[in-house]
Amino acid sequence: MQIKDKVAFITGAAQGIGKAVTDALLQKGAYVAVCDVDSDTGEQTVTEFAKQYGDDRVIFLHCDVTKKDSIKSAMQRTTDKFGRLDIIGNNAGITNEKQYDLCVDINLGGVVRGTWLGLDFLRKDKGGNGGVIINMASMAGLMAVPMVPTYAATKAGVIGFTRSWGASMDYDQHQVRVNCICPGFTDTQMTKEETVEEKRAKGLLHSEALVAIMSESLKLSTNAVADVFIQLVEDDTKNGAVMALVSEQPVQEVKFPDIFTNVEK
Ligand SMILES: NC(=O)C1=CN([C@@H]2O[C@H](COP(=O)(O)OP(=O)(O)OC[C@H]3O[C@@H](n4cnc5c(N)ncnc54)[C@H](O)[C@@H]3O)[C@@H](O)[C@H]2O)C=CC1
Ligand SMILES: CCCCCC(=O)/C=C/[C@H]1C=CC(=O)[C@@H]1CCCCCCC(=O)O
Repeated sequence: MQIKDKVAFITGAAQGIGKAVTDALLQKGAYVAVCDVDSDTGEQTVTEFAKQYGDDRVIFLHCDVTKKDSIKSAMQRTTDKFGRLDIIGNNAGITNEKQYDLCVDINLGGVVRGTWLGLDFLRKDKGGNGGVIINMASMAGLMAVPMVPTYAATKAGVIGFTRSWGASMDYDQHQVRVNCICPGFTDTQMTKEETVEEKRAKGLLHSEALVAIMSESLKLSTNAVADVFIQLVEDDTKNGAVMALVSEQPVQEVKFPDIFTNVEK
């Protein structure tokens, strides 16, 4: 898909990876709705981008991905404002092993809701233009991560959900591609040493070792993750793709074994 003049809806876009994705889309000439529960930071981000790209290009919308009505009304306001919707980035996410139900509700529930509700706006067979949905998973969804088991499970869920949509038998009717990204540690608020230490002290993370591991890790830049997002929007051959990227290595599409090919019929 050519990004110029297309309309994007990005959750968790007030800061971090979502903010970098917004910047990359604006650079390519898109219109973007910056959606987040954090209105103060979200408004600041939009003011910053409006100065750079024009105030007709970007809006802030308060949106809580744990609530269907909130997502639906933010999507409606996006199409009312910009006249169409083409790209959805289900990016909002948290780490919180103490409130494991909230972690599931945001990280997996938010992606599931954002995809189903987004499809109603994008589907070609329901008056949309077709489009692309990109879900933010994590390397934690591809590995065993004993320090954050709930977080890892939510991200594995995002991968399964994305791959299943990518295998949709109705693609010709809806024409919506669904892909996901699995970044390793990325330089955002989520992986700041103070944030992680603070969370560990409150019992929100499962292990003390995490602080040490994260402070020693080489982190990806948010721009590196945003580049993969742009690649997935632009490359019309990608559907159900799971893109893994870790610091200092080229991005790789993860290939999964087809266990059924080895089963004796
Ligand atoms: N930072 C990292 O190392 C990695 C992050 N990720 C994933 O990338 C995504 C973005 O993470 P970061 O930018 O690092 O985090 P961040 O903490 O900097 O940003 C997350 C944003 O999500 C928003 N948010 C939280 N709950 C929300 C809700 N209910 N509704 C709407 N917005 C909500 C926050 O207000 C915040 O602006 C998350 O899904 C995260 O799991 C994946 C791999 C690595
Ligand atoms: C190795 C998994 C990479 C995870 C990338 C990611 O999503 C990071 C998120 C972290 C931010 C705060 C956390 O609690 C998150 C998960 C940390 C996973 C730690 C794994 C350490 C290891 O086993 O090497």
